[in-house]
Amino acid sequence: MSVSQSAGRRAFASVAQFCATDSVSSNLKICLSLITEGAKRGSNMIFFPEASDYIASNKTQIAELAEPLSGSFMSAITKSAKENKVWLSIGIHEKTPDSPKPYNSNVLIDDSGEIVSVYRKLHLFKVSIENGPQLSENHHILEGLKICPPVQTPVGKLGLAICYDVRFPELASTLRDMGAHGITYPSVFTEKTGAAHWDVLMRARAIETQTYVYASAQIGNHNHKRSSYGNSMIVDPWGTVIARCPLDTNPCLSTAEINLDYLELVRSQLPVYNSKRLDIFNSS
Ligand SMILES: O=C(O)CNC(=O)[C@H](CS)NC(=O)CCC(=O)C(=O)O
Repeated sequence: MSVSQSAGRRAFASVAQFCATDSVSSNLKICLSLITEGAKRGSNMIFFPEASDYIASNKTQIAELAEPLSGSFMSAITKSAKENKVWLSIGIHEKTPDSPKPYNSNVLIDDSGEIVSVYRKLHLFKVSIENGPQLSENHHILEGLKICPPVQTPVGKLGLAICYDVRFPELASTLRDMGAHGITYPSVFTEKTGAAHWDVLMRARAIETQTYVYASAQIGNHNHKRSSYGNSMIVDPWGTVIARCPLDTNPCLSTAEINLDYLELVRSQLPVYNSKRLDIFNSS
C-alpha cells in the first residue's frame, strides 16, 4: 500500500495521452518515459489509455501483436511501476488460451509491480456512420464476462471500465454500489464521437455516481485509417474537469490532486444515493 494512502485522504493522479501505432516497442518507450515523468512529478498513480500496447494498422495484426499478461510489454511496464513506486492503470490487448482473439483489458498494477486486477471490456464498440467511423470491435476482440470489484489504491477504491463502457451508466452505477471512489475509462475515442460526446459522458458518469473519473485517451493519427480525439482528463465528483491534456500529439501527462474528503463532502451535501427509489427500480 502506498504511503500517501496511509498518510491521508489525498493523492496525486496523472492521466497520460499519446498516439500509439503498430510499433509495440515505440509505444512501450513512450509509456516508460511517461511513468518516469509521472513519478518525478509526485504522482501516486498514473492512468494510461486503452490499447497502449498498439493500435493495429490492419486486422491480422490485432491478433498477431497481442501478448499475454506475462509478455514483454507488460513485464517492462510492471518493472517500471516497481522501480518508480507508482500505481498504474493501463489498457492492453490481452492474449489468453481462451481464443485466438485477445481481450481488451484494463490492467491495474500496484507500486510493487504486482498486477492486482484485470478488467476485460464488457461492451464492445460498434459504430457505422456514413463517411465517419465504421468499427465492429467484436470481429477481433473477445468480450469480457465480469465486473471487477473496486480495488483499494492511493486514490481510494477504484472501479475499472474501458472507453465505450462509458455509454452504459449501469456499469458505473454498479461500481459505485460496490464502493468505488473513482472509475477509470482508458480510451481510444473516435474524433467524431469524441467531439460530440466525450466530455458530456465522462462528466455525467462522475456527477451521477459522485466519483472521480479518470479518462485517459489516445490522440491523433495512428495510421492512415484511424485518428483519435484525445482530451485525456480527470473529472471530480462534482463534475469539474480538474486536469486535461493539451490537444497536440506529443506524449504528455496532466496531474491533479484527488481528495476523498472532498468526495465525501459532495456526497453529503447532495446525497443522491439516499434518494434512490429502490422500491421502484429494483436494480440501481
Ligand atoms: O482497436 C483498438 O486496438 C483499441 N480499441 C478501440 O479503439 C476501441 C474499440 S474499436 N474504441 C472504442 O471503444 C471507441 C468508443 C467511442 O469512440 C465511442 O463510444 O464513441
